Amino acid sequence: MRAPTASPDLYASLADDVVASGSETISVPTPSTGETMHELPRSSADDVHDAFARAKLAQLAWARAGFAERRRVLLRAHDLILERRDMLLDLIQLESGKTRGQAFEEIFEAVSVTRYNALAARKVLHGRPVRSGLPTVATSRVQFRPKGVVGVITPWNFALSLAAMDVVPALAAGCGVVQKADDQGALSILALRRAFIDAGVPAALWAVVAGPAAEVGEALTDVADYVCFTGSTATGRKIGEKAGRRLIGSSLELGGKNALLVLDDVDPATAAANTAHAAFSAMGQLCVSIERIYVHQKVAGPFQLALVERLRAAKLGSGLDFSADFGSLASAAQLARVQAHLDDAVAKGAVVLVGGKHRPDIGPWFFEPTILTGVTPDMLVYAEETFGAIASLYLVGSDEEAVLAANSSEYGLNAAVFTTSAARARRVADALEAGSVNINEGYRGSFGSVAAPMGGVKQSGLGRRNGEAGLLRFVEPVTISSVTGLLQLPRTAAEYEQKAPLLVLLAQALKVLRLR
Ligand SMILES: O=CCCCC(=O)O
Repeated sequence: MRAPTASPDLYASLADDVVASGSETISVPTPSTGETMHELPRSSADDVHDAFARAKLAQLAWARAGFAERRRVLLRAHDLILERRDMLLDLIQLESGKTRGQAFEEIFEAVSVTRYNALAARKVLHGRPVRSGLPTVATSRVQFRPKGVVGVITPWNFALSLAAMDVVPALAAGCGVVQKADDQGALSILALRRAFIDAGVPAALWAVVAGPAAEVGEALTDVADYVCFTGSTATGRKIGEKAGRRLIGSSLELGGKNALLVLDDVDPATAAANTAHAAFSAMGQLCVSIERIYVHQKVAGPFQLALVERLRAAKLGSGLDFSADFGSLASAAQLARVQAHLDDAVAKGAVVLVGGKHRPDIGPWFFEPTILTGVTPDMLVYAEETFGAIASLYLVGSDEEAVLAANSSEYGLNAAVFTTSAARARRVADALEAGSVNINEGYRGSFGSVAAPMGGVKQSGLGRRNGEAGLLRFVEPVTISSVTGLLQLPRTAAEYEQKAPLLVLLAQALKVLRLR
């Protein structure tokens, strides 16, 4: 194990960047030992309001700076993230309990998101002329005006990458940001932010606050011009309701109970290896983690054997141990939730195929990656999101049965299908009710796609991050039109008699010529 590039001095210096006028702090533990890693300043509602006022001023200048300048700054930040990757990886691992590889997924996504938005913003958001759409002569120009200062609320589980997915497109669109970081994950976000500040983003333009949702989160949603939230469906619904009352927009990425379908033509060993990653990367604490595995009975035997073998051989490791395959659960609360779901399932008759044990011998919140069989609807784990360490395996007899079972959840965030047939993959993917479907992979993040929209259907959320949709969240389209005379719509009876036949003819001609 090598010495970390992150140190208590760095933690303290990053924590100083939180907007907090008082002296109250929050003790943040590291999952590898459960001991306090650092003290995070706690913001108040007044701090949130101050941060907004300052971000608003900075945003006006940033919006005026134009696409080319913003692109230059964001591309410089891209390079700084890569230069500082060891320090960022250390912080992610120490704050979240992830392995090096899983932490790297976050860095890679953050870098890709930064490049994509820096380069795509002008193309997607530049003002452009549009035709009138009516058979009259008119010119219209659409402008995409930044919405102002965006409130971003990020969770602890994928803090750095999820911050980048909301903050960077907001900045690229000309907005400012006040971000409420979860206590656990705040240092990673502050270190990411610092790369952007050092690249030329004005410090007030992206402010970070921390503290309880009831005060800090509330204050943020009271004043933001748009809100991005990632977290539970219950909280997302409240935020969406408030945004609706205030008539501001919101994007909400919420719960999931993501299904993976293993069809009968797979190579069992490859499918098992990919399933292990899909279910237990970040110890299953990803919004996109697979929690339900539907395996065709024809391949179930060899698939289960390969999966059990793979998970039994996997090494659980703590801190900056680079050789670990899986890390720790993030907190005592996470451990309690996982243990409660497991105990409830076992008490009601579920069978532990592999795993099932808390491992305090490695660290306080370590838990073995666990596969359950015999799961029934009366168990918590059947329909509720566990968000860690447990996946349930079910046998199915056909693709259709697998699709029906997968779609039976109230959630629809992510899904996956494993098959060697491109045609079957396509057919099944088309039938799955989820915001993203991955073929022969568990979740899109593991291949770093940032140009495509990401979000949920059903109870998994509203709105999309990433891709063009991710940028368009942050602008208000404004149409400026002028009618240039000749063929205005008739206003008087006499004009109607005179112009209507010609306009009707023109409407038909536009359709025949396929002119929108
Ligand atoms: O918790 C959410 C993680 C998102 C991972 C991805 O980008 O696919």
